[in-house]
Order: sequence, then C-alpha cells, then structure tokens
Amino acid sequence: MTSSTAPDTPETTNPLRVAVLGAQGRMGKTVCDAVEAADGLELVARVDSGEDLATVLERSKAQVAVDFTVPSVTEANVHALIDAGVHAVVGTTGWDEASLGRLSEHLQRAHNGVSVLIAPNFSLSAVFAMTLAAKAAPYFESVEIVELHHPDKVDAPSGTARHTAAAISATRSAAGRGSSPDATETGHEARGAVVDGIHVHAVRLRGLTAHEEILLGNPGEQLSIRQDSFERTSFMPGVVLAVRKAPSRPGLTVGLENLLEIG
Ligand SMILES: NC(=O)C1=CN([C@@H]2O[C@H](COP(=O)(O)OP(=O)(O)OC[C@H]3O[C@@H](n4cnc5c(N)ncnc54)[C@H](O)[C@@H]3O)[C@@H](O)[C@H]2O)C=CC1
Ligand SMILES: O=C(O)C1=N[C@H](C(=O)O)C[C@H](O)C1
Repeated sequence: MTSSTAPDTPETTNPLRVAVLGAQGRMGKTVCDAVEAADGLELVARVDSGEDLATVLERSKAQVAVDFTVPSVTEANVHALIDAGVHAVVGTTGWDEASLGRLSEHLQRAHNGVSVLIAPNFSLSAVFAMTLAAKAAPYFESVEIVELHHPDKVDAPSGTARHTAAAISATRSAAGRGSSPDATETGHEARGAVVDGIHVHAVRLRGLTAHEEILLGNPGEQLSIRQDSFERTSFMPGVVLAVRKAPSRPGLTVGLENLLEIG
C-alpha cells in the first residue's frame, strides 16, 4: 500500500494466455498440467496434429505458445507463431545452424517484438551438467558424451548431447585444446557419432527417461558429470520460467542457461 488512505486491495494483472502445441504428447500433456497449476498463467489452447495453428491462435488469443511437437514440424510452427505475433517457447529438438538462421532472419524481418526461446533441455540438472562440462573440458585431454533415453525417442543423438558437444567444443577451441586422443584404426562405427569433434554415444533402453553423462579424462584421473531426468516433471520449472519471461525477451535465445544467467 503506497498511501495511508488508499484501500488495501491486491494488485490484479491479467493471466498470460498460453497455448501448448503437441498437447497430446508425453511432454505436451505434462506442460498442460504445469501451465494449469502455475500462478499467472492460463491454458487457452491444446493443439495437436491436424489442427490449423493460425486459426487456433486467433480464436484463443494466445500470447505465448509452448512447442513440444516433433523435429519435422517445429520449424514451421515457430514461423507461424512469429507471423501471428505469439511468443514461442520451444523444447522440440532438431534445430541446426540453418534453421536457426532462418528464424533469426524472420524475427528481424517481422520486427514485432516476438521472442523465441529454444532450449534443448529445460531441466536444471541438464543445464548445470552442460555448463559445468563446458567449463571443465579445456582442462582435460579426453572428453566423450553418453546420452541415454527411452526407446520411443525419434532422434539421435539427443538435442541435449548436441548442445553439450557444441558448448564443450567452443571452450576447448578457445583454450587451444586439440581433439581427444584416439588410436582407433578399425571399427570406427563403434565409437559413436562425432558432433563438433566430440564423440557422442546414444543408448535407447526401456525404463529410461532422459539422462546424460559427460566423461572427462586426464592421465590418472577422471571426472564424470551425470544428470538424470527420472520424470518429465523435471522439465516443468524451466518451461514455466521461460513462459513467464517470454514477453520481456524479444528476439532469439538458444539455451535455458541464458535465462538463468549461468551460461
Ligand atoms: N527441451 C526439453 O527439455 C525436452 C525436449 N523434448 C523434445 O520434445 C519433443 C517431443 O517429445 P515427446 O513429448 O516425448 O514426443 P511425443 O511423440 O510424445 O509428442 C509429440 C506430439 O506432437 C504432436 N504433433 C505432431 N505434429 C504436430 C503438429 N503439426 N502440431 C501439433 N502437434 C503435433 C504429436 O501428435 C504428439 O502428440 C521431442 O523433440 C523431444 O526430444 C522432450 C523432453 C524434454
Ligand atoms: O526425447 C526426449 O525424451 C528428450 N529430448 C530432449 C533431447 O533430445 O535432448 C531433452 C531430453 O533429453 C528428453
């Protein structure tokens, strides 16, 4: 209360109107529950495949849309959101330099204050694992990534592993650290994928949800940085934070670490 004569009424603001794309999926359902439970957010649309996104956005008057769909459709969804003036919070994987470039160009051209946050992983454990691994990587001769997921996942390596490899590669290059030693002459296919110069191994196993281990080695010592998402609720605080911050962060942001200011 600012004045002794003013009535003691609580401040009221309109809730932020949120649409969820991929609402019938594993993540989409969890996001719908989290939005419904969050103070200051209102779930105004549950969208899944076969629906016309532009029509739904117009009817629901959504201000922010959360996309957990599939890699083959997420880019088109985000371009449609920019055209509709709706902020986007994106967890779907499959983004690369070319598709991110097209997005930046569209945002500049649209010049409408829309924000797009793309986060390969919304869990705090994954964000800290990636950040710590990138900081440690220049100090170790060897580094490899193992990502482990449920067998219904359609893409490999995971978006998280790709983001981790990119971050590790950047800090190692900046420090003048060369590639990890490796005398392999035969059986290269058994050494996993190579992402930004880092070996990445993908495990798909019933019973798993989403996990990542970064292994760093020096003569006589090893550092293992491991994160485990046992349940999809682990991603929700990050998603809700990103939705809340969306209206105040115009432009493209890649990685939840940038919202936490630990990147
Ligand atoms: N960033 C993060 O923290 C996380 C990211 N993911 C990623 O999120 C994505 C979704 O994962 P899941 O929920 O496990 O997949 P899912 O297969 O269970 O769900 C995808 C949903 O999208 C729907 N869909 C397909 N085309 C659509 C369209 N054009 N419009 C609206 N909906 C459409 C499908 O019908 C399905 O219901 C994946 O790329 C996954 O890697 C998953 C977990 C955490
Ligand atoms: O498909 C999943 O489940 C997940 N996908 C994201 C990824 O590819 O990194 C995030 C998390 O690992 C779960």
